[in-house]
Amino acid sequence: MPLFDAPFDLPDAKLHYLPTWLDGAIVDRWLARLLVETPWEQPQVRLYGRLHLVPRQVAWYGDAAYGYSGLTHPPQSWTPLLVEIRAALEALVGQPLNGVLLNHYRDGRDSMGWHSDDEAELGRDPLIVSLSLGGTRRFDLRRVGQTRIGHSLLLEHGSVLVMAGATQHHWQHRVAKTRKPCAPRLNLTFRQVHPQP
Ligand SMILES: O=C(O)CCC(=O)C(=O)O
Ligand SMILES: [Fe+2]
Repeated sequence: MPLFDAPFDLPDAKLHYLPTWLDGAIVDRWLARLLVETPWEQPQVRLYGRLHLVPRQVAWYGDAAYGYSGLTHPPQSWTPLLVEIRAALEALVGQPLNGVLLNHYRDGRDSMGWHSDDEAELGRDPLIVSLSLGGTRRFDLRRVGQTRIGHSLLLEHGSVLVMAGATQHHWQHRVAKTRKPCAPRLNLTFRQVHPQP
């Protein structure tokens, strides 16, 4: 990935962060349109036998269904806007991407808990291309099996974070809740999904 000049120096991880990727006016327009055009849902997940609303809004687009934490997202067809964003990111990383999970963090109470993006349908070494729009939030990483945060970075409006190689085998990530005031944030994680038999 020649476009990324400053990979992180985390052991057993392959991470690249690109703070400002495209012209601000383009990403401002994407943010405004995605907020209103997306059919946001807040599904429930079962945790220790009890149902909980996920603490954010989500939407899934892809050529195949995609599941995590007992949730299955049926495939929704790509919108022209998501096709445009996907094409720009595919050109950036030089790889095809056939699915995207959209997360809407409405305020600091919305979050995503510790996890790795290691579902079987993402293949052995998943490539995760994550575009952030809107309010800045802190993204934490910790090694699998440890509770201590190993690295944190602020994901800014218009930034792209790429996770590749063996990262998902050795590291977990999260977006923690915060009491600090923060503007609504969208995150789009593009992936390459291989349908399971
Ligand atoms: O919101 C983020 O930056 C992280 C999203 C994420 O980890 C995911 O969609 O799997
Ligand atoms: Fe993730």
